[in-house]
Amino acid sequence: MISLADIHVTFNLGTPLAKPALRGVNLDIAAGEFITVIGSNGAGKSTLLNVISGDIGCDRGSITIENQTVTPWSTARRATLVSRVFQNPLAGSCADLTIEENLALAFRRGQPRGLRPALNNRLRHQFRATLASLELGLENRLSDRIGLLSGGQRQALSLVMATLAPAKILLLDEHTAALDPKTAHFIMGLTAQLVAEHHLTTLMVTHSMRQAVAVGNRLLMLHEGQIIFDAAGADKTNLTINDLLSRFAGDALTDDSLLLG
Ligand SMILES: Nc1ncnc2c1ncn2[C@@H]1O[C@H](COP(=O)(O)OP(=O)(O)OP(=O)(O)O)[C@@H](O)[C@H]1O
Repeated sequence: MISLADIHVTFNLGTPLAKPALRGVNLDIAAGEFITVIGSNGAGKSTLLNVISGDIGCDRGSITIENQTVTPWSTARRATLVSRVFQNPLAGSCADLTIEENLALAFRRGQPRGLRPALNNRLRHQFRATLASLELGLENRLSDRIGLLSGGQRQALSLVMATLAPAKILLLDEHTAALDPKTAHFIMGLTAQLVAEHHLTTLMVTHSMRQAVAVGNRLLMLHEGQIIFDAAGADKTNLTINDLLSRFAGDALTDDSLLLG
């Protein structure tokens, strides 16, 4: 489904400020896998998502998605295959547009479009039904500006928007980190539901070891731009926080940014 071969990314390449962020990453991801990605600050987690989405190019290596070499493809072209939700609930939608306008833009992601999202009654009906399933009352607020919503409501909408167009890959970059625990729990439940419903192949960056161990069917640990641990299948199912701590204490897990909870 996704194949990364010998991916190298260096920021400020060729300058005294050169900073390697990914150093020879090789990764094969099967369709339908749900991978949690952990690692200390600066390990390269966001860069990994950015090279898959095309937001950052690589200095070396190649990226294949569904047997197509997408390495030279722009982010816009990859948007037909890849969608994303960010940590900041404000990042994935446009505050000055209404809920229905944001949904219409998301619905047409990856298609050529004019300046105005095309909205019609059929789409409105579909949006209302989708939003009703969230049970947040948003189906009655289609013409409200999205900037009026709470962080949790907005993140729920970002997830819905990410799954409206027929992308195959969902990239989640600490998408529950800015939310209170109850809202984070709701958003994780919604994530699992949408991933299953749309058969998405998912990578989720998290700083929570508990979340990384509990969610998904594969766990990657990055350290200094390399994958240093990759657990799938029964190894992932049986993995505990204590296993991770005993394997990596004093090395990749000394960082306070990795939370036990
Ligand atoms: N635009 C940039 N310019 C220069 N260096 C960068 C840039 N973006 C990231 N880096 C550096 O690349 C390395 C990897 O960064 P990345 O954001 O991928 O790490 P991360 O694992 O997501 O960290 P965090 O958990 O802190 O978000 C870090 O050393 C970071 O400082």
